[in-house]
Amino acid sequence: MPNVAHFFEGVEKLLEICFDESSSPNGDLRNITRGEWENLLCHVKCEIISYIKNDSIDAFLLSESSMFVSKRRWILKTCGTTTPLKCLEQLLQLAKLEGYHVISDIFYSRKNFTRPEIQMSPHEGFFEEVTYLDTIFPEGRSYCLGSINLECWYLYTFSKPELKALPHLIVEEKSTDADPDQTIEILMQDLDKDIMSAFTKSKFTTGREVTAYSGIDKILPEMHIDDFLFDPCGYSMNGIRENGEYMTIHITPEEKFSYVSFESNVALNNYTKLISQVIKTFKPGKFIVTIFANKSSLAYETMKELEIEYSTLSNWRRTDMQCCNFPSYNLLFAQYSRALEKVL
Ligand SMILES: C[S@+](CC[C@H](N)C(=O)[O-])C[C@H]1O[C@@H](n2cnc3c(N)ncnc32)[C@H](O)[C@@H]1O
Repeated sequence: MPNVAHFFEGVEKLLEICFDESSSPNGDLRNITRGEWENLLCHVKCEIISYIKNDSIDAFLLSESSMFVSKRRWILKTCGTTTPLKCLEQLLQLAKLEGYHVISDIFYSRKNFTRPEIQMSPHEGFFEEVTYLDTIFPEGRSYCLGSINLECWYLYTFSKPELKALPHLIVEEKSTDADPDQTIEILMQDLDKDIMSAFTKSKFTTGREVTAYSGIDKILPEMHIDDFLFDPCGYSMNGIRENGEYMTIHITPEEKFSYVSFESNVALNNYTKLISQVIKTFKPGKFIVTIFANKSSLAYETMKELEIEYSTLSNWRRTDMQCCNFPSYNLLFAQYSRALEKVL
């Protein structure tokens, strides 16, 4: 048997679709049954391992990351060699049965993979992903932020408000009084060895124990948490609040390819403290921050000027920062790496 070195691609593919009001009075994506989600996730090559819900949002923990479902919004975040774009047609059909014929926003994003050559079609490269998405949404736009030849972050989104997709799917401009919406992601690599060693079965038995030990439960208080510790290592958690806010953290602790992702839609007018707390909890060697905010969100006006500062400012070097204006969203992208220690 060839000695193939163990590797897991922690970097996730993140797909988010928001629909306009349903044409059916009882239309709600949460009416989609567990069986229907399981069938859909077969196309992605992952399974549901756990589930929590409240009046605003359903949160599924998956064998490869997470899925969140609220009335009009669906979020799928999957890592490894999963194929999330392959479930799109089925998702749109299920949504249509709930009266969702009009898409208001679509985002597909991911960081560059550590090992792109192990991905499966249509994820063998961003160009292939865009070509696949274009067959469903012919006028979507694709972007690459950061450095194309080093670390970067890819995004596919609609930028034209009056865009038409499949004949029965219309993408319309979001009115300025749309619900506030914002998403922050922090994607971390080269993490502290000692901190990562906690996310193993040799140290803890359950997700609950390591959630408390690591301080994950302190990052955003009053979250109802669903957590899972993989065997022999690896960790995933979803947290939800009654108002529809969520957080999700996924951890690949293996030293050679350690990766941690944090994502939340929590409404804040400044994310500096939250970013600092996440960074202190996991101690990465480098990380990327992305913040999306629509015109109604608290973050919209302030994020362009956002200068991310830390008490240990001198330890971080910002290698990139870009801001983009889309028709209904602002996007901030920033990349940091640990600066070399100063010899005094
Ligand atoms: C699903 S978790 C979290 C992935 C996430 N995208 C991240 O941020 O790293 C992946 C970690 O769990 C480990 N793992 C153990 N069993 C697994 C399984 N059955 N499926 C997926 N990952 C598993 C992997 O080696 C890896 O360390």
